[in-house]
Amino acid sequence: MQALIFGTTGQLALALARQVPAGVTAQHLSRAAADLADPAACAAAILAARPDVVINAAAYTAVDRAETDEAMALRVNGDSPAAMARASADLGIPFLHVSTDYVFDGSGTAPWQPDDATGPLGAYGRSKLAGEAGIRAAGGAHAILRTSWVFSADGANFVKTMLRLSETRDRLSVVGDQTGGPTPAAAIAAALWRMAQAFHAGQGAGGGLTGTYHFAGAPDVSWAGFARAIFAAAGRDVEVADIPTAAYPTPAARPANSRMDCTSLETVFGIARPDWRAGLDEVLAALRAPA
Ligand SMILES: NC(=O)C1=CN([C@@H]2O[C@H](COP(=O)(O)OP(=O)(O)OC[C@H]3O[C@@H](n4cnc5c(N)ncnc54)[C@H](OP(=O)(O)O)[C@@H]3O)[C@@H](O)[C@H]2O)C=CC1
Ligand SMILES: Cc1cn([C@H]2C[C@H](O)[C@@H](COP(=O)(O)OP(=O)(O)O[C@H]3O[C@@H](C)C(=O)[C@@H](O)[C@H]3O)O2)c(=O)[nH]c1=O
Ligand SMILES: [Mg+2]
Repeated sequence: MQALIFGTTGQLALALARQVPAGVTAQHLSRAAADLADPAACAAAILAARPDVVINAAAYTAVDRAETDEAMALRVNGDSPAAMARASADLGIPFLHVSTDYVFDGSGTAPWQPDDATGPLGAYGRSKLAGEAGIRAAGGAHAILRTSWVFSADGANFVKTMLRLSETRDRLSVVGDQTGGPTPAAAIAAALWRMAQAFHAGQGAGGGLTGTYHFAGAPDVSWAGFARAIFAAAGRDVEVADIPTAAYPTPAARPANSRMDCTSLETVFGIARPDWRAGLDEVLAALRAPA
């Protein structure tokens, strides 16, 4: 199986590269090779490579910056994934894509189901939702995997932000009224490889695998609770005070309820929610290891 992957430097792209399964060849496209600001270039890259499966691990992920850069976020997260999905459909190959809890409005406390009504609170969420719609409209075999609160030893994420702040602070205020599932990038990569192989094995014939799925680490926790777990696991003596969202103003509003029901991914692909506490220990160990 030949996989074409958009993204080289991001958390998920790096995790995918580290876990290429036996019997799979993976070609990664950098921003220089295929800029997601250019949908036609992304489609052309797929048509030229003629892979067996496409995985999109690239995205505009700067949630607050997107508020004042929405046109670019829409091109990268909306138009390009749609163009990739159309090119994949033309080739008759599956397109695997990653979306976000930020497509939901965060109301209530029940875990979101994949077919629940969406209602993004900000530009990033709107741009990711546009990508989802464009992929479905392309009409080909696809999976949209919504995940949340991704962390790894690479790049920028909440775990690394907390560890950095702990260098200079012994007390932090963190929002305690936004709840979701922190998800290790390595677990998302493992899930995507398994899904790619299931599609390639023809289990998707007749459209049986195509759809929108949720995948988030368990147990659900607030950002403040996650911060406390990070400091406990890292052995840092930082006191975390729970604050309401209103006390931590940001350009983009974030959902209060990001809980996601991940049942259908387990039913269809046999992939269960990973325990983020184990993933956190692995990431902290990787950060401690000499480079
Ligand atoms: N991070 C998170 O907390 C969450 C992420 N997601 C989704 O998961 C997926 C993977 O995210 P993650 O790995 O964390 O993201 P990162 O922010 O770690 O990486 C983003 C990647 O996208 C690439 N990229 C950005 N803009 C462009 C562009 N114009 N052209 C080509 N490449 C571009 C970056 O490349 P470069 O290095 O060149 O900038 C980088 O490789 C995304 O779809 C994201 O929306 C979903 C939920 C939570
Ligand atoms: C640094 C910091 C953040 N916060 C809050 C702000 C916010 O509500 C929450 C998380 O902040 P961050 O900016 O790290 O998280 P954010 O960039 O919003 O993370 C999101 O990224 C996108 C790409 C997604 O798809 C989402 O699933 C989610 O992971 O923590 C504090 O309360 N105190 C702090 O000291
Ligand atoms: Mg951020």
